[in-house]
Amino acid sequence: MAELIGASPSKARTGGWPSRPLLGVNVDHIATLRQARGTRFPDPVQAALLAEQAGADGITMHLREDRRHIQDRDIERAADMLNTRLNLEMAVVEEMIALAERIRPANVCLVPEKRAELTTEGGLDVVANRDRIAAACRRLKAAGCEVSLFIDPDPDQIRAALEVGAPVVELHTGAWVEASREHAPVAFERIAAAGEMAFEMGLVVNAGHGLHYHNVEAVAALAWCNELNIGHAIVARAAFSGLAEAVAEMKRLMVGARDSARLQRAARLAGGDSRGTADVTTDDTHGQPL
Ligand SMILES: CC(=O)[C@@H](O)[C@H](O)COP(=O)(O)O
Ligand SMILES: NCC(=O)COP(=O)(O)O
Repeated sequence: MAELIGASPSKARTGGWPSRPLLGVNVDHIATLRQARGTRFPDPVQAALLAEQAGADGITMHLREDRRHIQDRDIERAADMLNTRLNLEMAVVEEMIALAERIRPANVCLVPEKRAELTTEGGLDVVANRDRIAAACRRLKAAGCEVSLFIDPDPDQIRAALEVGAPVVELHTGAWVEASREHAPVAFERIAAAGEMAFEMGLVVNAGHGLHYHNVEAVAALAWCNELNIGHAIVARAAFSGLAEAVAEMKRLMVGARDSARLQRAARLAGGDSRGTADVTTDDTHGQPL
């Protein structure tokens, strides 16, 4: 049985805002390229080790029921070889829960799956599946896995996540990423507000899906953001500039965005206002202290 590897540092539970957003690199689509020909290469575990060297804080692998890309062997090898931590994405089904109990990855992210989908289309409906998800959370926690729920940025889903005992949520950013220019601001505000609500309720808050080099900074700047899981855009960039550069550049953008946001908040507060103290509960920092 693979030893449990490095658990995710859940900064929310230590009381402070996450100092810098962590980068989880999803290597699914390295495996997509391999499965295209049924070869042994490119190897997603080799990619994961390279990504770690380039700055990834964790590795995400989505073991789908149809095994279209990541295979069971990839999960087993990654659990034994990674130096950071494995985040296993999986559906809430017995086959996957039993596999996670056997392999014991540091993190498990429960995601919805439809066989016909091109990629994940929406968040997990925790509200409609409380008992089933709560039972899965209990089993996975007993196996030593830190459970996150991949949910839409919806207050009802956040409250349900807390009720079923998940310590972490990952907010689905797809609706914002795919929104028209007209609707994007509202979609982004929905993510920002949902993340703040989840953080204030004591959850660790991650985000992901469809993030790339031209939209990542907006999410990385949000002070509640503990980790971003990013895959497709990094693998696409790697095809032209190599995986190490693709990972390093994504991490640079994320850290730079958070540092810049923090400096802007400090400058605003240093500028003060008529009362001499900035009202951090109403400005655009979403009530986030420095
Ligand atoms: C849940 C999510 O948005 C992704 O992590 C997921 O892995 C997408 O599925 P594919 O990787 O199969 O596109
Ligand atoms: N949970 C999101 C993830 O792991 C990667 O999603 P994407 O960047 O491949 O869309």
